[in-house]
Amino acid sequence: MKVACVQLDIAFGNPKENFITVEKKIRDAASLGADIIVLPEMWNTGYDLTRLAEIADVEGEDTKRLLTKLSKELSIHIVGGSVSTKKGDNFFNTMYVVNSLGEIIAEYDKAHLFKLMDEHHYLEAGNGKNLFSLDGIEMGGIICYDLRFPEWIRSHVLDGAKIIFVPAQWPDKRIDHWKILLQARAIENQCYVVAVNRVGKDPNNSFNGNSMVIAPWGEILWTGENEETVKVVELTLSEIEEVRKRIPIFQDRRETLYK
Ligand SMILES: NC(=O)CCC(=O)C(=O)O
Repeated sequence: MKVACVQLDIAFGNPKENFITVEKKIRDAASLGADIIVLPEMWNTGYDLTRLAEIADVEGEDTKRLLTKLSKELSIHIVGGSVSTKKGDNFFNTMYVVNSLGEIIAEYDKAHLFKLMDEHHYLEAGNGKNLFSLDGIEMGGIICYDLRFPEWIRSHVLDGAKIIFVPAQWPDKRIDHWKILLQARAIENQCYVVAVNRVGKDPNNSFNGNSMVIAPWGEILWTGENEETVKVVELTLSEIEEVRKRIPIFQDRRETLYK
C-alpha cells in the first residue's frame, strides 16, 4: 500500500487559495502512483480562528465536494487532513475520509482541543472515534494534539486500526515532542503511523514540516524536510503481524490492572 504525504504551506484565512493548492497537490500525488493521499490539519483556513464565522466550511460542503470529485476521478483514497467546519451553530476541526469510489466513509471532529493555540475558545470538541476501512484494512485517524493522548490511539488500535493517520499543524518549537511521540505511538501500538505536518508561518507560529512515516517496529521510513513536498512511501502491511508475533503485547496486556 502506497501512501502520499502532502506536506504543504497554508494561506492564512484564505480558503479559496488553499482549495486551489490542495487540488493541485492531490493531482500530483495521484500521478506518483499513491493509493492513499494524506493532507495536513486545518488546510482550508489555517488557524485564523477569529474569522471562522466568515471562512469555515459550512457543513463541510466545499471540502466534501472537492474530495469526492477528485477521489472518484483519480481513483484514489483521500484521508483529508482536516478543515475548519461550521455545523449548525458550532465550529469544529473536522477530518473527512473519502474512498476511491468518491464515498465519504468517515467524518471525525478533533476530540482534544489545544488550548495553547486557542482552539477551546472557538471550536467544539468531537465525541466520537475515527475508524474506517480502505481496501479491507482497518485504519484510524486522529488530529494533531490528539497525539498526546496515548489511550485515544490505543483504543483505536484495540478496535482494529493497523494504520494511524495524524494530520497536524505542529509548530517548530515543539517538533522534538512530535517526532518522539509519533515514534512511541508506532512502537507501543505495533502499527504504522502516517503523520503529515505543514510548513510555513502564520501570525503566531512557524512550522517546519517533519512529516513522518513510521513502521510498526519503530523504523522511521521517511521524515519530511522544511519545504513543500509530496512524498510517496510504501507500507508493508505484513510487518504488523510479524512485529506482533515477535513481542505479543496485545496478548500480554493485563487490562484489569489498568482501570
Ligand atoms: N494543532 C495542534 O493541535 C498543535 C498541537 C501541538 O502543537 C502540541 O504541542 O501538542
